[in-house]
Amino acid sequence: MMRRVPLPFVKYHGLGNDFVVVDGPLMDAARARRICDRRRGVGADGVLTVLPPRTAGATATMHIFNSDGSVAAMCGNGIRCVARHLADTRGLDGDLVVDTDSGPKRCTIHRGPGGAVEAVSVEMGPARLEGEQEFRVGGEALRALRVSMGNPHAVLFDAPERARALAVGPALERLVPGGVNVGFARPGPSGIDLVVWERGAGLTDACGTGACAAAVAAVSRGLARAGAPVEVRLPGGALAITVAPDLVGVTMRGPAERAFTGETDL
Ligand SMILES: N[C@H](CCC[C@H](N)C(=O)O)C(=O)O
Repeated sequence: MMRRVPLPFVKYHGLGNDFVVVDGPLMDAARARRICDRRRGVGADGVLTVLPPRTAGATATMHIFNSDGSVAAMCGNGIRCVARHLADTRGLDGDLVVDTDSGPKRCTIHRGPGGAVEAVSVEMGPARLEGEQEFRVGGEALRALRVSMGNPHAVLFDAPERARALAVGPALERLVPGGVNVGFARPGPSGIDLVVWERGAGLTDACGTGACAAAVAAVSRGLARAGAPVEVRLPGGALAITVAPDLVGVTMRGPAERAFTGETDL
């Protein structure tokens, strides 16, 4: 087999939802699968490629491969990692726009007193509330709220537990043409507990678009307040999600951590 040119990458994660970030277009579904393999590869929930901007005023474009090689139009934890990558590698600060397959997203870099990146905020809208949908999984009737964050989500007000997500998520993911991310959310007075079975990646430690979808669903049912940050608690940690009263504008704030740099022959 022809030896490939070593490909430099940076490994980031958002609350444990981890990504291999590559500058440039040298990626395809099969290579992404090889890189994401947690035994034979680098190991990740996805690969994010950073490409030239598409719209005026944008800094770059983010393209998303899930660990199964499928392509997604949006990734919340991923875009925070790409914004962090752009800040680190191009010395950027404050606001920057990242183009995605679901449109341009404005990101804000938040630094601590020592100058280190502490968090990234992202204007994640427009959210699209698409109504209720009933699914039958293993003889059980499940009611979900369909929410698009540029990528498809089915939000169930159900037990936010790993075992429940494993029992229901894989089958429900496949009941929607093109697949769907499945959130198991429990809204409460102090915030929302959430576990997400992700399309093309499985059970992850966190899902940024899933947190936004769950917050939109909860606000639409009067189970969370619009106009103020809602704490969405995932297995990997918490995100602050603010849903506008119009249920379209959504702001997400959370960490983006750099783990290591490397190069791969995969
Ligand atoms: N699995 C998702 C893409 C990654 C989303 C997730 N990692 C996030 O942080 O939003 C999909 O196929 O739509």
